[in-house]
Amino acid sequence: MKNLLTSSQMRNADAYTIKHQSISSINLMEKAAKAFVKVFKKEVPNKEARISILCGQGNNGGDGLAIARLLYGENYKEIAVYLIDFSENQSEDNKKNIKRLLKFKIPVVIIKGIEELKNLQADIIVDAILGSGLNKPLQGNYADTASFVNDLNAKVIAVDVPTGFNSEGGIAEKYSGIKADLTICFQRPKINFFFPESVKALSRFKVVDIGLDENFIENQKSEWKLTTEQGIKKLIKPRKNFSHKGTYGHALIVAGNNTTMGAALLAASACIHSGAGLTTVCLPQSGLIALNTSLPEAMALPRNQHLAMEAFDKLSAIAVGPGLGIEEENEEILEKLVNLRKPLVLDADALTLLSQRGDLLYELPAQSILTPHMKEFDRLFGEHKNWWKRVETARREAVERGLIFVLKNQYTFVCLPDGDVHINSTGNPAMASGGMGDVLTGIITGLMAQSYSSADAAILGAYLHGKAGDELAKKRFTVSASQLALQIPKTIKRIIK
Ligand SMILES: NC(=O)C1=CN([C@@H]2O[C@H](COP(=O)(O)OP(=O)(O)OC[C@H]3O[C@@H](n4cnc5c(N)ncnc54)[C@H](OP(=O)(O)O)[C@@H]3O)[C@@H](O)[C@H]2O)[C@@H](O)CC1
Ligand SMILES: Nc1ncnc2c1ncn2[C@@H]1O[C@H](COP(=O)(O)OP(=O)(O)O)[C@@H](O)[C@H]1O
Repeated sequence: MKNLLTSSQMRNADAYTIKHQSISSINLMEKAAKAFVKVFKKEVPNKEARISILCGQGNNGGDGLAIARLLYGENYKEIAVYLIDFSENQSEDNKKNIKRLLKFKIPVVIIKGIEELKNLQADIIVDAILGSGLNKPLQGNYADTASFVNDLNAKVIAVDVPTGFNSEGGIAEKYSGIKADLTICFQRPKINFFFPESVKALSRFKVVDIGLDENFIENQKSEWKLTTEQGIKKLIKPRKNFSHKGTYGHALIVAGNNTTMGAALLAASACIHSGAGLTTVCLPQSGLIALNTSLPEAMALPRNQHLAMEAFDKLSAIAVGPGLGIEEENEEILEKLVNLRKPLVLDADALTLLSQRGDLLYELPAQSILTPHMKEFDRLFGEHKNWWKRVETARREAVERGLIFVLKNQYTFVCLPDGDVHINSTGNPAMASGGMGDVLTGIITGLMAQSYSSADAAILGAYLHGKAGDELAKKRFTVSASQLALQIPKTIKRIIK
């Protein structure tokens, strides 16, 4: 897993690297510019493209100036540099890079006011006006420049972060900065890139290594962790010699209703395919034929009010919710499950029932995992103005109540009782179809049955779910939930190879 740092922590990482790796700040800037250019060349192979590089007066602008010189060296023919000269302050490395640039035959235009940009014509804009040094919302000339750039019919590639975009903290409802098609950012993605509101400022990002001290970065205190495949590989437990079905636990999935039986089947399939030794599905009588026909590996427990909960004590993992229905009898079952005092996996209708039963919500056994999407989460804890606030609530509730929240989205946030937020970056829009969440619940339950801790099951489950979807999406326009469940064993096998 990788630590994600705030801008000020990243500045400390810059300073630490400069001090301890005997590299000057100007050379670090050169390294950053080279790393940018390497990606840029692949993105813009056309050497005739008209490239306008807009440089501010800080270090972000310094990067832009170095990038202009390096692109010139790479034989890009139509480069123009615009010095966005709206402020009194200029960084030392910015000054040095202007001196270096002026030795080359690259047109440089000094911009004192927005009207001086009027003649700019470009296919590509490199945005190096303001980077992670942003300390207030854009106003005046800066905001006007951003809106001018956004109105151009050009592809915008931002250096490190689009001008005007906060690297962390809530994203302003009205964004006044530059909208970049691509952001090439240094060493680590910005925390805010993973929040859905970032679409106002960037379509996609690529992270390049610029040689900052990794030990220093990983030793910083940060609650934000990015799940990596290397980290996931370490979590996966191998199947043991002489093992048998009893070794891998017994999972129970309480799910399904007359019109939503598929949810139970999907969750059960995912549970079986993620490796649970035994899977029992507690579903209405009307679902038995479907279960026995489609999943002969699963066992069935017909659901009624007289369920004998004593037998549940021996189970290694229990999930409740997919397609369950919110009738009174299901509320009663949920209450009985909560009273077992064993960690549960709670999804879908179980979450809706909890939103009507605040008393039960606050009685959930510690280490239980809740897997809400945005609406389910807000039903539980009230409307949130933005995702930053939503994740803050999830984090607070996780810490206060010892619970785990898997807050689902394109990037899923896994909030743990120790206050850490693990961001999952696998998954893709081909997966945006009904039943996907049921499959995630099945995977997490299957992992818990195999005695993964709740935290590991949530982090690993979210990763495998998205990764299986990514693998399938390489050859498919859309990925269905049933296909995804079947892909899980292949994904795990490939990861541990
Ligand atoms: N350090 C290193 O070695 C490396 C750093 N790298 C690069 O440095 C970038 C960070 O550079 P940076 O810290 O100089 O800040 P930058 O974003 O250029 O801003 C400059 C100044 O702008 C001002 N300002 C802020 N907000 C404003 C606003 N809304 N409207 C108007 N003005 C505003 C503010 O000045 P102030 O207003 O405080 O006087 C601020 O100080 C980073 O993103 C990466 O590209 C890489 O080269 C790798 C090595
Ligand atoms: N565009 C996307 N990118 C990544 N993951 C996605 C995307 N769309 C959906 N998913 C994943 O699919 C799941 C959908 O869950 P949910 O909304 O509960 O579905 P359902 O209720 O139909 O089962 C989540 O885990 C989510 O992360």
